[in-house]
Amino acid sequence: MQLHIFPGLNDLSVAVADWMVETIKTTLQHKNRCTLVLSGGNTPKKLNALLCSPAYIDKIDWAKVHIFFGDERFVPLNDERNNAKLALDTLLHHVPVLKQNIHIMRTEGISPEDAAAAYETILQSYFPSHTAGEEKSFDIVLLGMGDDGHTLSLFPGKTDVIDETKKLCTSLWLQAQDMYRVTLTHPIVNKAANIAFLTNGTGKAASLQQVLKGSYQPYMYPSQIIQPLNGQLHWFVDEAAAALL
Ligand SMILES: O=C1O[C@H](COP(=O)(O)O)[C@@H](O)[C@H](O)[C@H]1O
Repeated sequence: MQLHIFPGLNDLSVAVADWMVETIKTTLQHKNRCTLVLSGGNTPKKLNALLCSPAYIDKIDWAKVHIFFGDERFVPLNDERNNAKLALDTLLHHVPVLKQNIHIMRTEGISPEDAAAAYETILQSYFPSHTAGEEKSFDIVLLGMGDDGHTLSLFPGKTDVIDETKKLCTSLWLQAQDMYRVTLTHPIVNKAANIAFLTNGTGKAASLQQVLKGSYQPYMYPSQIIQPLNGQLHWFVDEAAAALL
């Protein structure tokens, strides 16, 4: 695991943008596509703005990048809480990514269970060797961590979802937010080649301390379950989040 600490979200976002440029370039040197998982929440907004800015837009061969989502809030695509809406509005509508290569988790005209199953079908078509070897999972997974230590939609206490190993994607009801969620499960994420957490702000300091320095308690701090099998794990954090490390 590599921990990178920056003064604030601006520097952190620049570092992640540079890391993405290099990682995508390296990936495309040995294959003709790069699969990238985006996270939701507020943290990626600055990164997204950078990636579609004149300084960065031409540094990534977007036509070869295939976009996935780590999790989705089960609200319509035009709802401000929808993770795909954020990514479309702040990044994907502004870079030359191919429309057919953007794979959002459906939230309309379908049940949460069926949306998760439909996403799993897409994943199986990308990674048919998931159980047989070769390309098993994504090239890059970007993750956030909530103040409570959740990542993806793996929330503290949601033991069935945290433990899920048979499905690549599943759904859950989150009483605290009065909504369903759809989420990748830990096995496919942990088979990724590169995983990067983006974490900032004092509100995350206590959980970050437990996740990185505490004993292994994934039911309390689900971010701990993200441990790549063979890939690289990076934590990009700001000084406020790192204050208790
Ligand atoms: O609800 C969610 O929260 C996490 C963390 O979001 P942040 O606003 O603290 O950055 C996010 O990674 C996840 O995708 C999202 O669904």
